[in-house]
Amino acid sequence: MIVFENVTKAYRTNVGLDNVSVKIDKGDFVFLVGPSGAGKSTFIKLILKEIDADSGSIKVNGTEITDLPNRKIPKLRRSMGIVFQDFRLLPKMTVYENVAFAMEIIHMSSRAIRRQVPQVLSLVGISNKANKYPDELSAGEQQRVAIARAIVNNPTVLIADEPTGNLDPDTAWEIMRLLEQINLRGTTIVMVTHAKDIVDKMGKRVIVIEKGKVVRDDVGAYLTGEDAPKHKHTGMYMGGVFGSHV
Ligand SMILES: Nc1ncnc2c1ncn2[C@@H]1O[C@H](COP(=O)(O)OP(=O)(O)OP(=O)(O)O)[C@@H](O)[C@H]1O
Repeated sequence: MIVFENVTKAYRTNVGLDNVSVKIDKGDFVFLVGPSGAGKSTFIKLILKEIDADSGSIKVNGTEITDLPNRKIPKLRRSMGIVFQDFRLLPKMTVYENVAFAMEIIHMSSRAIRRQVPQVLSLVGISNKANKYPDELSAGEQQRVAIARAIVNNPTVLIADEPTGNLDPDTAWEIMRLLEQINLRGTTIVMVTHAKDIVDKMGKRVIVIEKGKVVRDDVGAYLTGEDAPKHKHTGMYMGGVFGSHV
């Protein structure tokens, strides 16, 4: 699904990623964590092909994307949905229109739009707000709309970049439950977060990046090395640095 092999990306004076190998399978739920400047955004930008790697191989859904021609980038990006900390809804469009717009720009038929938008609004629990504008919604409701927009075209991967960063703890948990529900339907989820409590309680796979390197990849709690991992992840990275922890 997403396979990094020996991927390096340097910026002029900074390390972005340094020889990273990681495998994320279809249906995985992965937290990507690490201190500020560690390389998390670099990882996400490489998957979306917003930036190019200096060396190494990146495969998404079986396709090598490091040498993907520009004309094929839109198709790659269509296979992924993305949600952000600050929702990024279009303020002059209603909830329904925000989600429908994601289908219109890829030229889906109005019949498909009429069918899928209500379905996805129902899935994220926001049907009753379909005709409201973003500024009439709570933060948690806005994030639900953003998630609806991200999944309406059935992406194989949902990238969530600090999706709970602007939410109070209870609302953050509601969003986590929603992401878990979407994951159970088969969508791979890659979530960048600094929320230690969420990572600890979810008990999902955690990839820790520090100074451009993957320093840990296992199922368990956030960062703390003494919290022994419950399971060993079988991804290719296990033969690497993390092998010494198990
Ligand atoms: N366009 C750029 N030009 C130069 N250096 C960059 C650029 N983008 C990122 N970097 C540097 O690369 C390193 C990794 O940055 P990245 O944005 O991937 O970190 P991050 O883990 O996402 O951080 P945060 O949690 O703060 O978002 C940092 O040292 C950063 O300063």
